[in-house]
Amino acid sequence: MSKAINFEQAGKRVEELVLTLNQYSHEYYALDAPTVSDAEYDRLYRELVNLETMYPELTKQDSPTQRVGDALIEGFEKVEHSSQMLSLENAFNLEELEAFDRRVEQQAKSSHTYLSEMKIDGLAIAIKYENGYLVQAATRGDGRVGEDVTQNIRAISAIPIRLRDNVTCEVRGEVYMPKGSFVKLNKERDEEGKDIFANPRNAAAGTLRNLNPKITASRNLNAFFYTLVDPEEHGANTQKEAIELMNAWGLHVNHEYECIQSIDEVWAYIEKVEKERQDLPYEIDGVVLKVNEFSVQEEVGMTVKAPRWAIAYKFKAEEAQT
Ligand SMILES: NC(=O)c1cnc(N)c2cc(Br)sc12
Repeated sequence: MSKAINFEQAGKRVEELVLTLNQYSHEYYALDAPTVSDAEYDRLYRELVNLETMYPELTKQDSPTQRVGDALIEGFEKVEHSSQMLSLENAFNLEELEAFDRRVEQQAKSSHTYLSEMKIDGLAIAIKYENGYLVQAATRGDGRVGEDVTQNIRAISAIPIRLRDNVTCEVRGEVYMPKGSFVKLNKERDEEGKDIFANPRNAAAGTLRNLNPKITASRNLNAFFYTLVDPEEHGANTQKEAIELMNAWGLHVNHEYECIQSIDEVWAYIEKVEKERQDLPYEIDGVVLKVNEFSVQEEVGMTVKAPRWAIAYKFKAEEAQT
């Protein structure tokens, strides 16, 4: 029999459990460094569910028990993005990267560095937080209008429903399905006689578009965040600072980036990443090269379709698995 606990004691214990469980999730998902076993997490989670059942008025907005609602999603409302979600021009060889570098040099008035980042093969997402709380999530759509997938994003444990700082911001990244989860899901679907997904990207997209957040919660999706909207308003002056700031707020970022002085070094990074690619627990389809300094990004500007200050180097498509 669980010992009787009065309302005041329960309030203190609920507060403690929410802080502890959210810290454990931060360590597991944002830091990739869990400090407790899944069994210990589940034990504390069950204690929290019991207390919230006993005293529903004690349930907190950022309780991990509030991620997955019971209701099915009626449909996906349209959401107009605060600013256009970018697409990138592609490069397929060193010559095209060098041509990109020459174009940047022609436009840039100040000295700059490049940041090379992994190009995650998932689906783009924009998430708004108000005073630290997740309030809206939308798919990229056509870049200007996406679909509201807030209920499904809340069901992804790897995406915090409350940041570690009470900040109002918009962040953008890529939702992806880890390779291991993809293999497990397709095995289950095959055993159930269901169609299997062709690749992790399709599995992630299909999961985000399903109408039952409980299914989303079961699929172990993850996300990497790589864009902070209006970064200089948050005190970040470079892409590197923006990534580290988002990570400090509790968002999962990809730390495999490299700050590069000249285009010659980018090829070494690309060759390194191309070698690592098979062993990564997530799919990548290339490398994104960006001017690191936001002031220089503004000098270099945009074309109608895409930024002039960034380019995506695409790997050759992998041989189809026979
Ligand atoms: N690191 C990045 O900027 C990044 C990573 N992965 C992606 N699929 C994309 C897409 C755009 Br558009 S940017 C970007």
